[in-house]
Amino acid sequence: MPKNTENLRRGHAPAIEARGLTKSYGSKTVVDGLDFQVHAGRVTGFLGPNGAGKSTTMRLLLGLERPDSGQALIEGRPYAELTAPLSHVGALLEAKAFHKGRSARNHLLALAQSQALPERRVDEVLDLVGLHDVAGKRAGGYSLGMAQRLGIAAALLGDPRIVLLDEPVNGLDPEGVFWIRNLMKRLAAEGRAVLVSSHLMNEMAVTADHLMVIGRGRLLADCGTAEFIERHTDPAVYAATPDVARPALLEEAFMRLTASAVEYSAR
Ligand SMILES: Nc1ncnc2c1ncn2[C@@H]1O[C@H](COP(=O)(O)OP(=O)(O)OP(=O)(O)O)[C@@H](O)[C@H]1O
Repeated sequence: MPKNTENLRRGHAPAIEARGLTKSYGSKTVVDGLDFQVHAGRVTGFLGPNGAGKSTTMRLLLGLERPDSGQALIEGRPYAELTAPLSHVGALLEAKAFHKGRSARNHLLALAQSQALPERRVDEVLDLVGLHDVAGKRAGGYSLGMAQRLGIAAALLGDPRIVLLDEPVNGLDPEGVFWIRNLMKRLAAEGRAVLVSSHLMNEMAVTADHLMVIGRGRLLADCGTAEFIERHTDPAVYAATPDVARPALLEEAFMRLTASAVEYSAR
């Protein structure tokens, strides 16, 4: 495809789009006809109770699972059709998803080589995540916080326009949480699309510009964070809460919306 046609296509397509996206495991439909778009230049929080289908949706977007029906599109195409996927989308799905005996540097180098990315990108992302001084050490000995940073370095290696992070702040200390929060905001301010799943409402209230909430594989809400809080909080509580304190109401709004969508099951 000529380059200008490619640019045109990219200009018109949302960063991420799900169209009627559906996935079942056995008789259980875990992603159920999802339709949504994720746009560049903002942090979109992806929320839902345990087992709501967030991780499955992310795996579908990344082509790690095949939908039963519907489409998962990255800048207008299925992941499998992207020519240089790491420049379109980078993802952190699981911390510690690396060879434990390898150093962080070698892990990133192998990844860069597999995608024909220049070696200098390895040093750039190591600097970006603050792992430069420990880059030669065995990644298997890393703390959870360091492993998360390494996972984020891998996600950013291709300088992607879209970043997907599944529970990036899980288990991190306050300094790590603060760092990831600012990184996500910076990535969005640079014009990237950031889609982040999290259970931590306080965190989402101060980080996400936009929220998508799912329950039992279905989209329950898709709107701005402030609007979500206003719409789903008890009106009397909302009115009695000063503007600056309203982000703290996100948890209540989330609980009210998802109360009937909570489900516990074992895989
Ligand atoms: N490979 C699989 N085989 C069978 N069932 C699966 C598989 N992956 C996920 N599930 C089931 O699909 C449902 C959705 O799981 P998923 O991990 O997508 O939810 P989630 O919203 O990310 O949950 P959590 O917040 O707990 O991580 C769960 O009931 C889970 O047990």
